[in-house]
Amino acid sequence: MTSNIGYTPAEKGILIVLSGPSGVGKGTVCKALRSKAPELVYSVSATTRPPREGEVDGVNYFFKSREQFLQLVDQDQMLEWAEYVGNFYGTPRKFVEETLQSGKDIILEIEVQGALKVKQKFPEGVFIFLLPPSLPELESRIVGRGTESEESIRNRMSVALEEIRLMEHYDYAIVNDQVDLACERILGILTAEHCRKDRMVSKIKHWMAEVNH
Ligand SMILES: Nc1nc2c(ncn2[C@@H]2O[C@H](COP(=O)(O)OP(=O)(O)O)[C@@H](O)[C@H]2O)c(=O)[nH]1
Ligand SMILES: Nc1ncnc2c1ncn2[C@@H]1O[C@H](COP(=O)(O)OP(=O)(O)O)[C@@H](O)[C@H]1O
Repeated sequence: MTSNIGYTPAEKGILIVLSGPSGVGKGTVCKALRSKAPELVYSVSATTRPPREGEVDGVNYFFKSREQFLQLVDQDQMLEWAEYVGNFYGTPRKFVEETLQSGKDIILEIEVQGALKVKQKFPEGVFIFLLPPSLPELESRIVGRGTESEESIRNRMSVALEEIRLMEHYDYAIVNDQVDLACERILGILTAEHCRKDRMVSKIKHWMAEVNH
C-alpha cells in the first residue's frame, strides 16, 4: 500500500501523539493536516467538558457525563485518560488499536500526562510537542479564541508552563508560528519516521524468508 505522502508504510501504522499547551493551535493544525494528509486517521477523545459552540458529539469529542466516563475507564475501554483543568479526557482504546493494526497512521491530540501514559504502552510512537512563538502570543491566542472564562484562561496559562517543562519526554518540538509551516514540519517528521530502518525490519525478514525458500 503506497500512501500519497510518498512513503510505503511498514506493516503496522505509526502512532503519533501531538501535545502542547491550550491555545497553541493543536486543533487548528490538526484541521489543516486533515486536508493536507487525508490518509492520516484522527482519534476522537471522550471528555466530560461541556461542548463549545459549534462542537459536534462524535466529531470533536464524545461528550460524556462523569459517570459515563468513569464507567468506560472501569471497562478498560480507555487507552489512557487524564484530568485537565477539572475535566476528564480519554482516548478510546479499540479505535486506536484497530487503526494501527490496519496499517494506517493515527494522530492523538492529547495533553502531557496522557501522552506519557501512551509512551509507556507504545514506546515506538512518535511524540511531537507544539510550542507557541512566545508566552504572550499563547495567552493572546487563548483570549482571541473567545471560548474561555477569565478563570479558565488563568488555569490554562499556569498548566501551560508545567506542560512545557515536560517537553523533554517528547521526540520533536515544533513552533506553531504559521499553521502551514507547522503542518509541513509534522509531515516531514512522519516521512522520516517511516524511513527508520527498525520499522522495515519485519518487511526485510519477509524478503529473506522468500529468497531462502
Ligand atoms: N490525556 C488526554 N488529553 C486529551 C484528550 N483529548 C484532548 N485532550 C487534551 O485536553 C486538553 C484540553 O482540551 P480542550 O478542552 O479541547 O481545550 P483546548 O486545548 O483549550 O482547546 C488539551 O491539551 C487536549 O490536547 C485525551 O483523550 N486524553
Ligand atoms: N499559527 C497560528 N498563528 C496565529 N493564530 C493561530 C495559529 N494557530 C492557531 N491560532 C489561533 O489560536 C487560537 C487557539 O487555537 P486552537 O487550535 O483552538 O488551540 P488548541 O487546540 O491548542 O487549544 C485559535 O483562535 C486559532 O485560530
